[in-house]
Amino acid sequence: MDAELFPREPARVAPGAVHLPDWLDGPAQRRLLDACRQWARPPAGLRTVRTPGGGTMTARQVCLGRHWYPYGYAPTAVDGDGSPVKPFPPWLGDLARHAVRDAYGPPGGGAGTPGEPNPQSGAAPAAPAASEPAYDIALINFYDADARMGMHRDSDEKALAPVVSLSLGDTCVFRFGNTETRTRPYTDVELRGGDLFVFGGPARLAFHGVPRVLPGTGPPELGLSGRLNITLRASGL
Ligand SMILES: O=C(O)CCC(=O)C(=O)O
Ligand SMILES: [Fe+2]
Repeated sequence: MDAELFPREPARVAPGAVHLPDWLDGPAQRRLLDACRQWARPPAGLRTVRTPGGGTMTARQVCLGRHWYPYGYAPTAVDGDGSPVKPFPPWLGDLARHAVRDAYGPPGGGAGTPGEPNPQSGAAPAAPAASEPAYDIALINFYDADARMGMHRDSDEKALAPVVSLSLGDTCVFRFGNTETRTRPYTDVELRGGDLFVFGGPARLAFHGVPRVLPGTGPPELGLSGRLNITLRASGL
């Protein structure tokens, strides 16, 4: 990775939307990539998503916990091979809670204002507090050099727990917009491998998308050509 002239700082992109650069260290990225490679295998493995209008999404996807299809959730890969979706492992729930604490501060307040980067980031994960959501779904998207994702809202969940987004491999332009329209105002954020982005509260239903992946920008030592994004969500079911 090139040395930075200015280190990238935690940033509040919109109220409730927090970007924490370099949140996953090298070994954590490697563990997550290894896990993604296992999850991508059949049954209920990586698939091309078809949209109701007859198009296909360019990012290929695999799900854990519940299977997302346009536009809902199912226990099996209803638009894939029909197999039961792979389970959502408890360690991903721990990772999601850790991410939310680092982004917003501990549950019940204390270290930070909701929606502001937490100055105490890096604390060890603790047992879930009663007020913390039960993360039970992961959507893993694989982007090759030409893949992108149009502006959309993550609105198929019945819970409004913050969405936790982790990136691996190539850098992308992540467009984070507003809750009203697919268009401006929005902010373009560069998400690199290892970055964390959390959007909850007033930003939970904001439109967002990935207009561009920057090929060949991932850390060579990871051995991933392309980009992986893992979003962790609470179904509310
Ligand atoms: O790839 C990303 O960073 C965004 C993915 C996303 O918005 C989604 O899976 O709903
Ligand atoms: Fe999304």
